Amino acid sequence: MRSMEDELFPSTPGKVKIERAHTINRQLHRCFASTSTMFLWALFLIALTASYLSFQSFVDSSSRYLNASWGGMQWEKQIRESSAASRPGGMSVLVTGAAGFVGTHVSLALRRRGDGVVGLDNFNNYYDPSLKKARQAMLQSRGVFVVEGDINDTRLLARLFALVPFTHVMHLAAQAGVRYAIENPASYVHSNIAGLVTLLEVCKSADPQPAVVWASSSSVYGLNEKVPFSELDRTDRPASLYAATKKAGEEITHTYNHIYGLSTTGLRFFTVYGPWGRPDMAYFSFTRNILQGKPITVYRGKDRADLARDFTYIDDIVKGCVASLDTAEKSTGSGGRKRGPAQYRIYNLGNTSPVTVPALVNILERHLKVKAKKKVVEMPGNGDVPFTHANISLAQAELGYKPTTNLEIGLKKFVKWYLSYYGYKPRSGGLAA
Ligand SMILES: O=C(O)[C@H]1O[C@H](OP(=O)(O)OP(=O)(O)OC[C@H]2O[C@@H](n3ccc(=O)[nH]c3=O)[C@H](O)[C@@H]2O)[C@H](O)[C@@H](O)[C@@H]1O
Repeated sequence: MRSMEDELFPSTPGKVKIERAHTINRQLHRCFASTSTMFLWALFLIALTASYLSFQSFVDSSSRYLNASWGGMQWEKQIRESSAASRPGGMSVLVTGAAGFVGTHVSLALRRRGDGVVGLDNFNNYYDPSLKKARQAMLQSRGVFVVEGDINDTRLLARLFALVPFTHVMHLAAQAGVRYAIENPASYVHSNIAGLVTLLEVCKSADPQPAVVWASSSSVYGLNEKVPFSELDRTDRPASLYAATKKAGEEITHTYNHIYGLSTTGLRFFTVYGPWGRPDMAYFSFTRNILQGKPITVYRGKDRADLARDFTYIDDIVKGCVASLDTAEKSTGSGGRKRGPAQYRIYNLGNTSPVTVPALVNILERHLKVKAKKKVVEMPGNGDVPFTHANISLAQAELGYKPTTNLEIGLKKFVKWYLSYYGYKPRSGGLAA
């Protein structure tokens, strides 16, 4: 049986076996001596660990600096050049999501007329990043530099604003897609909520504060059945998490407008399509599948009703975006303090003529000269709404917005781009890759 003494002074490696004949004082002395040795060892180990950790963090931070996709003199030079307007009184615009579909087109349009544009994009892999890289290359060739980075990166955003006094921010970076929110809800919170707040925090602190124009979505109308959808209709019944984050964006921008005097304009886009579009959207994936001889799934609503969308052509959307930037009033805050009330606007940017999904497929079949293999299924309950239809009278009155491209013409242009981008050649009796 182990004695109390054994318990107090166990026989462990590094410790001599206690000679029972020694007095308790002697034992205590030894114990104390060995404790101080241990203490010294512990100190030594702590010092060693600390110096290792600080060396590691030095290596980390230097390699982060060396490998960072942003930073450095050349990078700063590109930003300064890209942000410089080439027309008198031109704007200097930070376009987030610049390698995205709408972002690319808006950046090009601004650059073409002589505004300064700096793009920002995180090149995530929600869809094929090579398409984003191709858009970036096209932008670069037209004088628009796209920074690789995330809107959640406060340091990067602060650096950009330190380099350039942006007059406007065109905020198009987002996690898009209605149905993907079921699979990856966190990505919507990350980009559409956290990213938006990070960006607005930097904008409100910037001096001068930029005016912000950003992409909301027609999906905020959710279960609204009153047609056409007007900006005054209810938007408190979203049908998807995506829609909920876009609606939250409208509330969040209102808060920054109210507290900090940020001029903000939210644009509710209605199913935007066109060349350089998004591969996750129906018109794009249908085209791909039809050409590859694969089946397409066409959703159908309650009572076998066809689903319909107010498909809006990209060039019309670009005009709405540019007009919003042109009519945006200056923010009224400075150094994070509001000086007076600032502009807060929300507009529908749609086409005002909904088309059913089967009609969309018919148009594609005609332009592609290939019959689709259709699988018609009940619309899954994953966030879709049965139809959208925009009332655009407000945008018409205040922005001069007037869409001019119908789905027939718009899809013809899309198909032409698709065939050339993916290398299809016309052949008698069809197309070949
Ligand atoms: O305007 C908007 O608010 C939204 O428009 C699109 O969302 P959505 O209208 O759902 O566009 P698609 O995914 O291209 O779907 C268009 C229609 O095709 C249908 N569809 C989609 C996919 C499919 O495989 N089959 C199918 O029938 C959908 O149910 C829908 O009725 C975009 O994906 C959103 O990012 C955007 O915010």
